[in-house]
Amino acid sequence: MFMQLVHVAVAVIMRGNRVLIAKRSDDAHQGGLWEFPGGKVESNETVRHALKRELKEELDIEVNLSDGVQPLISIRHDYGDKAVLLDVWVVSSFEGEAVGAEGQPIKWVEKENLNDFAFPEANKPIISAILLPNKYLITGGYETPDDCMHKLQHAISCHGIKLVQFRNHGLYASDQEAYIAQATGIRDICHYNGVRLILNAPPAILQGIDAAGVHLTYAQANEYSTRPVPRNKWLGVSCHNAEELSNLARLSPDYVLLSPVNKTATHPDAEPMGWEKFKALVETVPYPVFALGGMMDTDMTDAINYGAQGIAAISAWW
Ligand SMILES: Nc1nc2c([nH]c(=O)n2[C@H]2C[C@H](O)[C@@H](COP(=O)(O)OP(=O)(O)OP(=O)(O)O)O2)c(=O)[nH]1
Ligand SMILES: [Mg+2]
Repeated sequence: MFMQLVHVAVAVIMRGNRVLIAKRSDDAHQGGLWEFPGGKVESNETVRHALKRELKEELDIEVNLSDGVQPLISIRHDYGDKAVLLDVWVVSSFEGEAVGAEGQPIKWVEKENLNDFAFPEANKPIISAILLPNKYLITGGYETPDDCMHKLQHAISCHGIKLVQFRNHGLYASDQEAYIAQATGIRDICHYNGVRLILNAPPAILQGIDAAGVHLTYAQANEYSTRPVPRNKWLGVSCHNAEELSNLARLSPDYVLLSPVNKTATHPDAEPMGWEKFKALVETVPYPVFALGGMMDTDMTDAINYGAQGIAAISAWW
């Protein structure tokens, strides 16, 4: 049966490290669960205007649309009784003090604690998107382990990196002990700097090193029939096209890297997809997607506006 997709404007209202959540009334769709405030986009308005209207109605705050609002993620989800398109925005500038204007309970919660609350099923990737930064450094070449540490420390200090993927397939394949020793040193630097470390290695590596998660190539990921890492660890996968993106659904990855968006020195023969194609692909999946391939800091605004979580890069910061 054809079910109409209900377009919903959703606000992740941020104040420092805290996010505003509200409780849905028991008799509403997905009732009794916590939500990010928002509501249905009406036929005569844009999604941004719906956001502004809903936040006035539900919280009595006045959102500044000119510079206080930025796209975060959009998610299509079919609940069986209702299909929704959640169009989620980060709201960082507004006037007034938020209250539960419709009598609903509201709460400001530390973003790291969001997983302690019961949200509708469609909200899982919204929480991942809130917890992920918009810059994702992938480590590049280096001469010695010390050189690697220096490059990493420099990237963290000078470019504000909060998420790092340690990638050295050659070392992992040839000498696992050396890989673990080096990854452990990197983990310590990351830990000290409040940076999340993802290892580009098989999931079993997490038994030896307490990293935040693993990143797999599409081919590696495709070997698994179910999610190969526990829910409290991050799982990322590299993808290049629509087929790969849709095949991954069974693994519920926490994010994906989609490439190449632009021309890149590391894969000079790969045909770049460009931003329009990137956006069309991102719209098909319910996970945060980082743009990869020739990305520089100056690409960040495009990335966000074309639906990305942010940009992933080696040479921009390494
Ligand atoms: N606002 C909001 N809606 C969500 C979230 N997650 C989620 O699945 N939804 C679903 C539940 C509903 O089916 C739909 C939002 O509808 P709504 O009930 O908030 O719409 P509304 O504010 O316009 O309410 P109403 O006028 O129909 O009472 O989206 C979320 O985090 N925030
Ligand atoms: Mg609502």
